[in-house]
Amino acid sequence: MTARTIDGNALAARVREDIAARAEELAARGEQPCLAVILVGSDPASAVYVRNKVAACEKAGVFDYPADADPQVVMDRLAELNGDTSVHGILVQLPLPPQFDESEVLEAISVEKDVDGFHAESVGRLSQGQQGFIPCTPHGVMKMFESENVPLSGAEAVVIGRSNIVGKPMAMLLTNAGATVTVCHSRTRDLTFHTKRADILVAAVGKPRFVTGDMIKPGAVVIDVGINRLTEGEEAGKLCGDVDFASASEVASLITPVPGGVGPMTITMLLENTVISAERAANRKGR
Ligand SMILES: NC(=O)C1=CN([C@@H]2O[C@H](COP(=O)(O)OP(=O)(O)OC[C@H]3O[C@@H](n4cnc5c(N)ncnc54)[C@H](OP(=O)(O)O)[C@@H]3O)[C@@H](O)[C@H]2O)C=CC1
Ligand SMILES: Nc1nc(=O)c2c([nH]1)NC[C@@H]1CN(c3ccc(C(=O)N[C@@H](CCC(=O)O)C(=O)O)cc3)C=[N+]21
Repeated sequence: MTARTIDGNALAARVREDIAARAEELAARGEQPCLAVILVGSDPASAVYVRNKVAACEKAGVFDYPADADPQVVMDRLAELNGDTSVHGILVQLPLPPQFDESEVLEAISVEKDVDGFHAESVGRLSQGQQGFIPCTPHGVMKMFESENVPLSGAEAVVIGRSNIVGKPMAMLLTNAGATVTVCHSRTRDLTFHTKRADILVAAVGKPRFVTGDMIKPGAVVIDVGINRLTEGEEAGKLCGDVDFASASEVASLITPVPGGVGPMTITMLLENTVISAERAANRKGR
């Protein structure tokens, strides 16, 4: 079998048309959607991602701090952005340098502006099936399932990775959609035993080409969340995912590429959350 590829760039472009129309309508009501990004220490990979995000937004501000920044300075900036009614979304680029307490920083973002969906209250809302911001990467993956009519109810889904930003919220969304979900991680005893049973396999491991064709159930839908920059050999500098695309696409029925898969959808969902936040602000202000 040769898998069909889900074109994340094309899907992202389609979804963005709707978002752009909503943003335009908001601007006409005097509420230009605005995202604020806080970047501490310019890890080059983060810098690229932040540039992509900002380029995708009509109005955005980046607050750049050196790696040895005093956490209080960032907390003060957050308080200011929380109080600024022209700002609709606040994103603190992760990971943060070691002097920061990550959850303390995330909790300091006002829930109404938590477009990443990483605040404890947003996480709680997602787990209880209440309305709130959904983390962008797993949300983007759900949009991919939807656009491809992938049946989720009753499906066996396996997520590799249990991080707060990808694995856990992905598992929660799949659970809410009716899939039977297994979350695997570095302590999982027999990973292939699990992955071989998966109708839907989501890889968020952070290891280049970690998932190979022999680990995949024939006909499975394979979602590659990984973004890895290769550092050695002829391919140095190239981007690759957590899935070995060549062998996996021989076995899967549907697969996402890297680049051009989940990444563009993450950015699109961030824009959508920012627009949603701006719509709520405009309604609150009676505009
Ligand atoms: N496309 C996009 O938009 C985005 C892509 N990413 C990419 O996705 C990947 C994952 O990101 P993130 O979740 O933040 O990464 P983390 O490093 O936080 O999590 C990686 C997870 O993989 C697990 N893991 C590591 N090694 C193994 C192994 N040998 N077998 C099974 N599980 C293993 C870890 O287990 P344990 O918990 O036990 O350590 C952990 O749960 C990265 O490549 C990242 O760059 C991230 C965000 C957005
Ligand atoms: N608070 C926070 N929120 C995040 O959502 C977040 C974060 N911190 N820290 C880092 C990770 C990583 N991440 C990516 C999103 C999109 C692409 C992306 O658009 N990738 C393009 C290629 C980009 C390129 O060429 O380098 C693609 O896959 O096609 C990549 C990586 C979001 N993250």
